[in-house]
Amino acid sequence: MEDTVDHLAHERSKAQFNVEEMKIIWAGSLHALQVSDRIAKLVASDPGFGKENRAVLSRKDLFKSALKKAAYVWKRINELGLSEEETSWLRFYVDELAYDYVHWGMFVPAIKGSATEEQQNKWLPLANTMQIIGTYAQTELGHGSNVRGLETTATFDPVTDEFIIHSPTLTSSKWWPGGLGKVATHAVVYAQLITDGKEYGVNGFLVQIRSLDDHFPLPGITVGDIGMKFGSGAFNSMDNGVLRFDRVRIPRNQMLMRVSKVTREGKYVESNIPKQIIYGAMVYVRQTIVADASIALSRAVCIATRYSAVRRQFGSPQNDQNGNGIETQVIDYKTQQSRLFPLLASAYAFRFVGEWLKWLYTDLIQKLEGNDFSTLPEVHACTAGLKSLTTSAAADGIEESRKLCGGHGYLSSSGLPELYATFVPACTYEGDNVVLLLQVSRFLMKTISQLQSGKKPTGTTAYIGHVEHLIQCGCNVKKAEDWLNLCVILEAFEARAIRLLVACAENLTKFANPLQGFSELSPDLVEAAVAHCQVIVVSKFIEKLQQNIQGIGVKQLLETLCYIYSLNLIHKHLGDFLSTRSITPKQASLASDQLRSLYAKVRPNAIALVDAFNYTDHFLGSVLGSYDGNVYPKLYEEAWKDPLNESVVPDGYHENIRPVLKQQLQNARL
Ligand SMILES: CCCCCCCC/C=C\C/C=C/C(=O)SCCNC(=O)CCNC(=O)[C@H](O)C(C)(C)COP(=O)(O)OP(=O)(O)OC[C@H]1O[C@@H](n2cnc3c(N)ncnc32)[C@H](O)[C@@H]1OP(=O)(O)O
Ligand SMILES: Cc1cc2nc3c(=O)[nH]c(=O)nc-3n(C[C@H](O)[C@H](O)[C@H](O)COP(=O)(O)OP(=O)(O)OC[C@H]3O[C@@H](n4cnc5c(N)ncnc54)[C@H](O)[C@@H]3O)c2cc1C
Repeated sequence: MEDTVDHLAHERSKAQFNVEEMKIIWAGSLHALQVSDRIAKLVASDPGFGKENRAVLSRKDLFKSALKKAAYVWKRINELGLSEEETSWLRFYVDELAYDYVHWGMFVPAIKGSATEEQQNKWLPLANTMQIIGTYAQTELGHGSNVRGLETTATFDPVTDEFIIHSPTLTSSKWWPGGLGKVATHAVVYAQLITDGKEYGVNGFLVQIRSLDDHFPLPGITVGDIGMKFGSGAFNSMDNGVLRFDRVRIPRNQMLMRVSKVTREGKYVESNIPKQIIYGAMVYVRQTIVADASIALSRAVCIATRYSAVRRQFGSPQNDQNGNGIETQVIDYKTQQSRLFPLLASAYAFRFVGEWLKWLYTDLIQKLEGNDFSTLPEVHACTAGLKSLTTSAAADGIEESRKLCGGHGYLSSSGLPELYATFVPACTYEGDNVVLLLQVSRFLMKTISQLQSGKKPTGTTAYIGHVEHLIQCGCNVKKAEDWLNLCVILEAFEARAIRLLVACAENLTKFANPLQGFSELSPDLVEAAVAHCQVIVVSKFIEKLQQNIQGIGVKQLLETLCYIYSLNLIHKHLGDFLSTRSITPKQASLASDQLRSLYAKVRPNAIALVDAFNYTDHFLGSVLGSYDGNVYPKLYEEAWKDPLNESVVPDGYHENIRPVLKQQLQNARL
């Protein structure tokens, strides 16, 4: 019989804040909460979206199942007449990686960002109705980070008014694009433009790769899947692919020509739009990945928190209502709290900075429409830096959550191995995290060098304008409670960032060759870029707290989480804070004292804080993290579902177990 008891009810009753109001804060608005909640329930109750056996499927079956689900998603979207907003929630809750992610997430944005209006009018209706399925073919076997180094060529032929797309070497084979291996009919292909015998750098070209009649590759095209990837399930449901061109011809008007164009005569014409707009799809996706990071981390933290409240180990002074000694909930161990609660705080911090980044990106798009490109460098730096910071922290946080769940965290049914395997490549795709931080540091060094010419930094770099104050200021914390001051915290972060940045800038001047200096100092530059990104996250958390926050106890809890996020970072990067003299060793020790008090404030609210994510059991996909906390029967039941348990005596017994046992018996007799 099904157990209907809520094993976490006692924990829920301890909450000191209004969970329903916190759900609204997490979702972004009451409207977002209502829509997402409705769609989450719709997905959870539809057997067509079940995801029980993913981990035990073979690659072929997993891929087939993902295809089936993607087709079912499309069918339901059309049957239910879902709006764009509802559609994106549906894809989100279905939670299965397939070609449609790259079609909607990159192919369509690349056309929107880099195609002319005329080209958009032709291609977007086809893509929006999925009459064509597209991928984003940029990375090659030999080059991913170095986009300028791509080898694929697009040579204009004025005789036929066509481009010839060609892969001149093995290393020029396109490698990795999602959905390319077996599904995509079209691709935005990034290639070196050559016209009139001259090279004009990387541009995007819309290329059909498979027949719309029989799905066979078109002449001159070699295409396939690149093979199994890390972990079971995860990205193996996606057909990341390889693609080679043998002088494939496409019409001239399939070069994406918003930024620059090639005329009928073969003349290359630049517009006043910055060339970097060609990389616009990457900026768009990096911004969405910050939101993905908060989701992935919050899922892991939800599982680890609920399980930590259910799991008991070792003796305890407490007795239950019958007077029997009960063991300690592992969430009450201070070490568990000091590992878990900073992750909980980070999930909230990343949610808020992701929300702000979405606003920054929307603002950029509006400005671009009016030919205002002024914020592009800052948006590039923010999306690159925050994508790097949040994905690295979330990937580490998921793995830490697995360890927080002890042995059971390693079971597939905990949901954590697949979550990790799915999320960890986010540290690499859309730009390797170190390469992206180097981009941020380049932007920051430029900002610092422009101070001398009187250029005032704005936006996220405004604090760099206060360099004189921040270089000299001292932290005033004298007792642990003094750390409960958001201005004090922000100033400590800004002082540490600017001191690291100025040290880098000064050291760079010691090199005659700036490129060599940048290369030699790159580890320091990366550290300074991280410090700057942390200033952004902390300051956006603080800005969130200054908004009108409703509900009993909600603001207080968010403040507590903001302090935990910040003070834990000070603890983690103590070397930086001390070596830059942003704080003293005594203040560092007071920060640790304060952290302990803050963990005690979170403890009674921990379960309610993860309930506020409003995740269904279907979405979480974890027997350790289920809402009712009924962990053990679920674990037991899941084990028996494993294909190995379908027979009592395993296949292979007669061939490979019995002879071994027999052999030992014979040896014993000898
Ligand atoms: C649970 C999770 C579920 C998620 C499911 C997701 C499913 C889909 C999964 C994956 C999809 C993945 C897709 C991809 O990975 S697509 C490929 C992405 N590739 C990259 O990101 C490559 C990284 N490399 C680069 O971006 C660049 O080449 C570079 C920035 C590292 C280049 O460096 P460099 O050659 O030194 O610079 P440039 O000369 O090219 O740039 C000069 C100038 O331009 C500025 N700039 C660079 N990039 C941009 C940009 N994107 N936007 C705006 N400006 C840019 C740069 O800062 C320089 O400026 P300057 O100093 O002022 O001159
Ligand atoms: C799951 C997944 C999905 C993907 N999907 C797509 C897709 O749909 N379309 C697409 O086009 N691509 C896709 N990619 C490719 C992805 O964008 C690239 O793998 C990524 O940009 C990193 O490039 P790389 O592989 O060349 O790494 P490399 O640049 O070779 O990195 C290797 C190492 O070198 C270091 N390094 C490189 N350059 C520098 C430098 N200048 N300074 C210091 N260190 C450096 C890196 O930090 C890293 O440690 C996908 C990748 C993955 C894993």
